[in-house]
Amino acid sequence: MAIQISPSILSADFAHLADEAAAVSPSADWLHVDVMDNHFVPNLTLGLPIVESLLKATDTPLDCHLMIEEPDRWAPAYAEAGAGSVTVHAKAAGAPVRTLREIRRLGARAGLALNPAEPVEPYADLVGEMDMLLLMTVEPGFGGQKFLDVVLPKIRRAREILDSREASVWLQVDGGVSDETIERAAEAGADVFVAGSAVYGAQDPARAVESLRALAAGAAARA
Ligand SMILES: O=C(CO)[C@H](O)[C@H](O)COP(=O)(O)O
Repeated sequence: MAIQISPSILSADFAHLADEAAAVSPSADWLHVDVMDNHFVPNLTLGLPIVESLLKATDTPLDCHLMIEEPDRWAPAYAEAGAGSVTVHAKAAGAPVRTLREIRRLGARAGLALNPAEPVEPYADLVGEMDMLLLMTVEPGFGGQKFLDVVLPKIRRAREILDSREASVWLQVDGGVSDETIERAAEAGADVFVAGSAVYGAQDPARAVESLRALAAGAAARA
């Protein structure tokens, strides 16, 4: 299970996004882009025009996390623009299977996201439709929140479901991921880690990414 780190630009300086992308590009696998609409979550960030500009400014693939209402309507445009991965929230998607298929058809990896209180079991039969399952480890909307340990059993359960179906689906966690918490999530079975404040709050963001990767790899090997 390869460990991947996806720094979240939610904690970056929005006036210098190209530089902030470059600061992690030597070590990051992805750049996580939090699209928030002030309806699905109580925060407003950025949308398609900024994603299109970022795609021109960095070679690091973009991991677009849509925290928006009507993701069925918007997700294909992110895939079409060139995002490497597009994730929609199960709760917001009216037609998740159609939307996941459309994301794939347009050449991106398709992700499905669950909030901390949403169980994974109802989505077990959809694993063949997705490339990544994102389990939120904070309530979505803001960076810098505390990792919710209450989600750990769900990460273990998701890992069991994915392994039992021999699905090559990545298991991503997002929220409160840091040097203090990443080992717990990796031991539980996550393999893709979003980190905002732990990366962009560090003096050397690229080194912070490597530290997270080493801790997660060690924990995954011990599990
Ligand atoms: O989706 C998110 C918030 O909804 C962010 O990606 C996440 O919170 C990252 O920030 P941090 O690592 O500081 O918690």
